[in-house]
Amino acid sequence: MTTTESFADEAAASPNSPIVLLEDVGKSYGNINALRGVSLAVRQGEITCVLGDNGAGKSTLIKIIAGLHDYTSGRMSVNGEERHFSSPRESLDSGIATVYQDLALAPLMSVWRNFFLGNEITRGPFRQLDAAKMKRIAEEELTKMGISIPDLEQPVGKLSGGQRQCVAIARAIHFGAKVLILDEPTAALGVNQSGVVLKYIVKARDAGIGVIFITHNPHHAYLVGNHFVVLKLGRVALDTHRSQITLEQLTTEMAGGSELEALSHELREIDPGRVVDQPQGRDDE
Ligand SMILES: Nc1ncnc2c1ncn2[C@@H]1O[C@H](COP(=O)(O)OP(=O)(O)OP(=O)(O)O)[C@@H](O)[C@H]1O
Repeated sequence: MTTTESFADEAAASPNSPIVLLEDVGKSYGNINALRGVSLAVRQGEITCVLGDNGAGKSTLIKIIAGLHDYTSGRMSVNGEERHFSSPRESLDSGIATVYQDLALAPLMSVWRNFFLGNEITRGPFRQLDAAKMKRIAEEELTKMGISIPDLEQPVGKLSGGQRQCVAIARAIHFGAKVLILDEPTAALGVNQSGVVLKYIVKARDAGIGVIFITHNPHHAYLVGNHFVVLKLGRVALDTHRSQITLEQLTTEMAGGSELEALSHELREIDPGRVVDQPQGRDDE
Protein backbone atom coordinates (compact mmCIF):
# COMPACT_ATOMS: atom_id res chain seq x y z
CA MET A 1 0.00 0.00 0.00
CA THR A 2 1.69 3.19 -1.06
CA THR A 3 -0.82 6.02 -0.84
CA THR A 4 -3.61 6.98 1.51
CA GLU A 5 -6.00 7.04 -1.40
CA SER A 6 -5.30 3.46 -2.43
CA PHE A 7 -5.71 2.25 1.18
CA ALA A 8 -9.07 4.01 1.56
CA ASP A 9 -10.22 2.83 -1.89
CA GLU A 10 -9.33 -0.76 -1.16
CA ALA A 11 -10.98 -0.61 2.29
CA ALA A 12 -14.17 0.84 0.83
CA ALA A 13 -14.23 -1.76 -1.97
CA SER A 14 -14.50 -4.63 0.49
CA PRO A 15 -18.06 -5.91 1.04
CA ASN A 16 -17.55 -5.50 4.80
CA SER A 17 -16.58 -1.84 4.96
CA PRO A 18 -14.40 -0.80 7.90
CA ILE A 19 -16.01 0.51 11.05
CA VAL A 20 -12.76 2.19 12.09
CA LEU A 21 -10.38 3.36 9.40
CA LEU A 22 -7.02 4.99 9.97
CA GLU A 23 -5.34 6.54 6.95
CA ASP A 24 -1.74 7.62 7.14
CA VAL A 25 -2.10 8.48 10.83
CA GLY A 26 0.82 9.99 12.70
CA LYS A 27 1.31 10.94 16.31
CA SER A 28 4.20 12.89 17.71
CA TYR A 29 4.95 13.68 21.31
CA GLY A 30 7.11 16.77 20.95
CA ASN A 31 9.88 15.63 18.65
CA ILE A 32 9.25 11.90 19.21
CA ASN A 33 7.32 10.32 16.36
CA ALA A 34 5.45 7.49 18.07
CA LEU A 35 3.41 6.68 14.93
CA ARG A 36 4.15 7.48 11.31
CA GLY A 37 1.89 6.90 8.30
CA VAL A 38 -0.20 4.19 9.95
CA SER A 39 -3.15 2.88 7.96
CA LEU A 40 -5.47 0.32 9.48
CA ALA A 41 -8.95 -0.98 8.68
CA VAL A 42 -11.01 -2.60 11.45
CA ARG A 43 -14.08 -4.51 10.29
CA GLN A 44 -17.05 -5.92 12.17
CA GLY A 45 -16.96 -9.66 12.68
CA GLU A 46 -13.15 -9.73 12.35
CA ILE A 47 -10.30 -9.94 14.83
CA THR A 48 -7.57 -7.51 13.87
CA CYS A 49 -4.39 -8.35 15.75
CA VAL A 50 -1.93 -5.52 16.29
CA LEU A 51 1.47 -6.93 17.13
CA GLY A 52 4.72 -5.22 17.92
CA ASP A 53 7.67 -5.10 20.24
CA ASN A 54 8.09 -2.68 23.15
CA GLY A 55 7.95 0.89 21.91
CA ALA A 56 6.47 -0.10 18.52
CA GLY A 57 3.53 2.25 19.04
CA LYS A 58 0.73 -0.17 20.03
CA SER A 59 -0.33 1.82 23.10
CA THR A 60 -0.27 5.07 21.17
CA LEU A 61 -2.46 3.52 18.48
CA ILE A 62 -5.09 2.30 20.94
CA LYS A 63 -5.01 5.58 22.87
CA ILE A 64 -5.96 7.39 19.65
CA ILE A 65 -8.86 5.05 18.88
CA ALA A 66 -9.94 5.01 22.56
CA GLY A 67 -10.04 8.82 22.80
CA LEU A 68 -7.12 9.32 25.19
CA HIS A 69 -4.86 11.07 22.66
CA ASP A 70 -5.54 12.87 19.42
CA TYR A 71 -3.50 12.11 16.31
CA THR A 72 -1.28 14.78 14.79
CA SER A 73 -1.53 13.86 11.10
CA GLY A 74 -3.61 11.74 8.73
CA ARG A 75 -7.25 10.85 9.20
CA MET A 76 -9.33 8.57 11.39
CA SER A 77 -12.92 7.78 10.53
CA VAL A 78 -15.55 5.82 12.41
CA ASN A 79 -18.49 4.58 10.34
CA GLY A 80 -17.23 6.70 7.47
CA GLU A 81 -17.15 9.94 9.44
CA GLU A 82 -13.89 11.74 10.27
CA ARG A 83 -13.32 11.84 14.04
CA HIS A 84 -10.92 13.44 16.51
CA PHE A 85 -11.94 12.16 19.92
CA SER A 86 -11.32 14.52 22.78
CA SER A 87 -12.22 12.06 25.55
CA PRO A 88 -12.67 8.33 26.16
CA ARG A 89 -16.40 9.03 26.57
CA GLU A 90 -16.60 10.18 22.93
CA SER A 91 -14.97 6.98 21.77
CA LEU A 92 -17.31 4.91 23.93
CA ASP A 93 -20.33 6.81 22.66
CA SER A 94 -19.23 5.88 19.12
CA GLY A 95 -19.45 2.22 20.09
CA ILE A 96 -15.75 1.65 20.85
CA ALA A 97 -15.05 -0.09 24.16
CA THR A 98 -11.52 -0.55 25.48
CA VAL A 99 -10.49 -3.21 27.96
CA TYR A 100 -7.10 -2.36 29.41
CA GLN A 101 -4.67 -4.91 30.79
CA ASP A 102 -4.91 -3.30 34.24
CA LEU A 103 -8.69 -3.40 34.15
CA ALA A 104 -10.68 -0.46 35.40
CA LEU A 105 -12.68 -2.68 37.72
CA ALA A 106 -13.30 -1.92 41.40
CA PRO A 107 -11.69 -4.95 43.10
CA LEU A 108 -13.70 -4.78 46.32
CA MET A 109 -17.07 -4.46 44.63
CA SER A 110 -19.11 -7.49 43.63
CA VAL A 111 -18.98 -8.97 40.16
CA TRP A 112 -22.47 -7.69 39.27
CA ARG A 113 -21.73 -4.15 40.55
CA ASN A 114 -18.62 -4.12 38.39
CA PHE A 115 -20.62 -5.33 35.42
CA PHE A 116 -22.84 -2.24 35.74
CA LEU A 117 -20.20 0.22 36.98
CA GLY A 118 -21.06 3.61 35.47
CA ASN A 119 -24.28 2.23 33.89
CA GLU A 120 -26.29 1.36 37.01
CA ILE A 121 -29.98 0.53 36.68
CA THR A 122 -32.17 2.46 39.10
CA ARG A 123 -35.86 2.40 39.94
CA GLY A 124 -38.46 4.62 41.56
CA PRO A 125 -38.55 8.39 41.96
CA PHE A 126 -35.49 8.33 44.25
CA ARG A 127 -33.46 6.38 41.73
CA GLN A 128 -32.59 3.54 44.06
CA LEU A 129 -30.22 0.93 42.64
CA ASP A 130 -32.19 -1.98 41.23
CA ALA A 131 -29.83 -4.64 42.57
CA ALA A 132 -32.08 -7.60 41.73
CA LYS A 133 -32.42 -6.56 38.10
CA MET A 134 -28.71 -5.85 37.69
CA LYS A 135 -27.77 -9.21 39.22
CA ARG A 136 -30.21 -11.03 36.96
CA ILE A 137 -28.96 -9.30 33.80
CA ALA A 138 -25.30 -9.77 34.74
CA GLU A 139 -25.94 -13.47 35.29
CA GLU A 140 -27.83 -13.82 31.99
CA GLU A 141 -25.14 -12.02 30.01
CA LEU A 142 -22.27 -14.00 31.51
CA THR A 143 -24.17 -17.26 30.95
CA LYS A 144 -24.85 -16.26 27.33
CA MET A 145 -21.11 -15.94 26.84
CA GLY A 146 -20.60 -19.30 28.57
CA ILE A 147 -18.75 -17.65 31.47
CA SER A 148 -19.29 -19.55 34.65
CA ILE A 149 -18.90 -17.52 37.84
CA PRO A 150 -20.84 -19.30 40.58
CA ASP A 151 -21.18 -16.35 42.95
CA LEU A 152 -21.77 -12.89 41.49
CA GLU A 153 -21.74 -11.40 45.00
CA GLN A 154 -18.04 -12.10 45.44
CA PRO A 155 -15.63 -9.20 45.00
CA VAL A 156 -14.29 -9.04 41.46
CA GLY A 157 -10.77 -8.90 42.95
CA LYS A 158 -11.19 -12.55 43.96
CA LEU A 159 -11.64 -13.70 40.37
CA SER A 160 -8.72 -14.97 38.34
CA GLY A 161 -7.13 -12.57 35.84
CA GLY A 162 -8.77 -14.50 32.99
CA GLN A 163 -12.22 -14.34 34.56
CA ARG A 164 -11.85 -10.58 35.11
CA GLN A 165 -10.99 -10.10 31.43
CA CYS A 166 -14.04 -12.17 30.48
CA VAL A 167 -16.35 -10.09 32.71
CA ALA A 168 -14.99 -6.93 31.08
CA ILE A 169 -15.53 -8.37 27.57
CA ALA A 170 -19.11 -9.48 28.40
CA ARG A 171 -19.82 -6.04 29.88
CA ALA A 172 -18.59 -4.27 26.74
CA ILE A 173 -20.77 -6.49 24.53
CA HIS A 174 -23.83 -5.98 26.74
CA PHE A 175 -23.48 -2.21 26.58
CA GLY A 176 -23.48 -2.27 22.80
CA ALA A 177 -19.83 -2.08 21.76
CA LYS A 178 -19.34 -2.35 18.01
CA VAL A 179 -15.57 -2.27 18.35
CA LEU A 180 -13.70 -3.87 21.23
CA ILE A 181 -10.08 -2.94 21.88
CA LEU A 182 -8.27 -5.49 24.02
CA ASP A 183 -4.92 -4.30 25.35
CA GLU A 184 -2.66 -7.34 25.83
CA PRO A 185 -5.47 -9.36 27.48
CA THR A 186 -3.38 -12.52 27.73
CA ALA A 187 -0.03 -10.96 28.67
CA ALA A 188 -0.21 -11.71 32.40
CA LEU A 189 -2.00 -15.07 32.09
CA GLY A 190 -0.94 -18.69 32.06
CA VAL A 191 -1.77 -21.09 29.25
CA ASN A 192 -5.19 -22.23 30.53
CA GLN A 193 -6.47 -18.79 31.38
CA SER A 194 -5.18 -17.39 28.10
CA GLY A 195 -7.17 -20.10 26.35
CA VAL A 196 -10.34 -19.05 28.17
CA VAL A 197 -9.84 -15.39 27.23
CA LEU A 198 -9.07 -16.28 23.60
CA LYS A 199 -12.33 -18.24 23.48
CA TYR A 200 -14.29 -15.14 24.53
CA ILE A 201 -12.44 -13.00 22.04
CA VAL A 202 -13.76 -15.36 19.35
CA LYS A 203 -17.27 -15.14 20.86
CA ALA A 204 -17.10 -11.34 20.69
CA ARG A 205 -16.07 -11.60 17.02
CA ASP A 206 -18.90 -14.06 16.34
CA ALA A 207 -21.32 -11.59 17.96
CA GLY A 208 -20.40 -9.27 15.07
CA ILE A 209 -17.98 -7.04 16.94
CA GLY A 210 -14.83 -5.69 15.33
CA VAL A 211 -12.09 -6.75 17.74
CA ILE A 212 -8.69 -5.07 17.96
CA PHE A 213 -6.44 -7.51 19.80
CA ILE A 214 -3.16 -5.97 20.92
CA THR A 215 -0.52 -8.57 21.72
CA HIS A 216 3.16 -9.42 21.79
CA ASN A 217 2.33 -13.07 21.25
CA PRO A 218 2.10 -14.31 17.63
CA HIS A 219 0.83 -17.72 18.81
CA HIS A 220 -2.16 -16.15 20.56
CA ALA A 221 -2.74 -13.84 17.62
CA TYR A 222 -2.65 -16.65 15.08
CA LEU A 223 -5.04 -18.84 17.06
CA VAL A 224 -7.86 -16.31 16.73
CA GLY A 225 -6.91 -13.54 14.28
CA ASN A 226 -8.35 -12.80 10.83
CA HIS A 227 -6.05 -9.90 10.10
CA PHE A 228 -2.54 -9.12 11.34
CA VAL A 229 -0.80 -5.79 11.55
CA VAL A 230 2.78 -5.65 12.82
CA LEU A 231 4.08 -2.28 14.02
CA LYS A 232 7.78 -1.52 14.13
CA LEU A 233 9.16 1.77 15.41
CA GLY A 234 5.82 3.45 14.82
CA ARG A 235 5.31 2.22 11.26
CA VAL A 236 3.27 -0.63 9.79
CA ALA A 237 5.81 -3.32 8.92
CA LEU A 238 3.21 -5.90 7.87
CA ASP A 239 -0.52 -5.84 7.14
CA THR A 240 -1.93 -9.12 6.00
CA HIS A 241 -4.78 -11.59 6.23
CA ARG A 242 -4.68 -15.02 7.73
CA SER A 243 -4.85 -16.79 4.38
CA GLN A 244 -1.66 -14.99 3.32
CA ILE A 245 0.62 -15.85 6.22
CA THR A 246 1.65 -18.87 8.26
CA LEU A 247 2.26 -18.89 12.01
CA GLU A 248 5.97 -19.42 11.31
CA GLN A 249 6.11 -16.34 9.08
CA LEU A 250 4.23 -14.25 11.63
CA THR A 251 6.54 -15.43 14.41
CA THR A 252 9.63 -14.64 12.33
CA GLU A 253 8.24 -11.21 11.52
CA MET A 254 7.62 -10.54 15.21
CA ALA A 255 10.99 -11.91 16.26
CA GLY A 256 12.66 -9.36 14.05
CA GLY A 257 12.73 -11.21 10.71
CA SER A 258 15.35 -9.60 8.52
CA GLU A 259 16.82 -7.69 11.49
CA LEU A 260 17.56 -11.00 13.22
CA GLU A 261 19.26 -12.32 10.11
CA ALA A 262 21.41 -9.19 9.87
CA LEU A 263 22.27 -9.46 13.57
CA SER A 264 23.19 -13.11 13.15
CA HIS A 265 25.46 -12.13 10.26
CA GLU A 266 27.13 -9.38 12.33
CA LEU A 267 27.66 -11.74 15.27
CA ARG A 268 29.29 -14.27 12.94
CA GLU A 269 31.72 -11.58 11.82
CA ILE A 270 32.58 -10.63 15.42
CA ASP A 271 32.90 -14.23 16.58
CA PRO A 272 33.31 -16.54 13.56
CA GLY A 273 33.71 -19.64 15.80
CA ARG A 274 30.24 -19.28 17.23
CA VAL A 275 27.39 -20.94 15.39
CA VAL A 276 24.71 -18.39 16.19
CA ASP A 277 21.71 -20.24 14.90
CA GLN A 278 22.30 -23.28 17.11
CA PRO A 279 19.70 -23.84 19.84
CA GLN A 280 20.47 -21.97 23.07
CA GLY A 281 22.42 -23.91 25.66
CA ARG A 282 24.17 -26.12 23.09
CA ASP A 283 26.99 -23.76 22.09
CA ASP A 284 29.06 -24.35 25.23
CA GLU A 285 29.06 -28.09 24.87
N1 LIG B 1 3.45 10.37 26.53
C1 LIG B 1 4.56 10.18 25.83
N2 LIG B 1 5.50 11.13 25.72
C2 LIG B 1 6.61 10.95 24.99
N3 LIG B 1 6.91 9.81 24.30
C3 LIG B 1 6.01 8.83 24.38
C4 LIG B 1 4.80 8.93 25.14
N4 LIG B 1 4.11 7.77 25.02
C5 LIG B 1 4.84 6.97 24.22
N5 LIG B 1 5.98 7.61 23.84
C6 LIG B 1 7.03 7.06 22.95
O1 LIG B 1 6.39 6.64 21.75
C7 LIG B 1 6.93 5.40 21.28
C8 LIG B 1 5.84 4.35 21.16
O2 LIG B 1 5.40 4.01 22.49
P1 LIG B 1 4.15 3.07 22.79
O3 LIG B 1 3.96 3.09 24.28
O4 LIG B 1 3.01 3.48 21.96
O5 LIG B 1 4.67 1.65 22.31
P2 LIG B 1 4.14 0.18 22.66
O6 LIG B 1 4.23 -0.60 21.40
O7 LIG B 1 2.81 0.28 23.30
O8 LIG B 1 5.19 -0.36 23.68
P3 LIG B 1 4.96 -1.26 25.03
O9 LIG B 1 4.60 -2.62 24.57
O10 LIG B 1 6.31 -1.18 25.68
O11 LIG B 1 3.90 -0.55 25.82
C9 LIG B 1 8.05 5.05 22.25
O12 LIG B 1 9.25 5.53 21.73
C10 LIG B 1 7.67 5.80 23.52
O13 LIG B 1 8.82 6.12 24.26
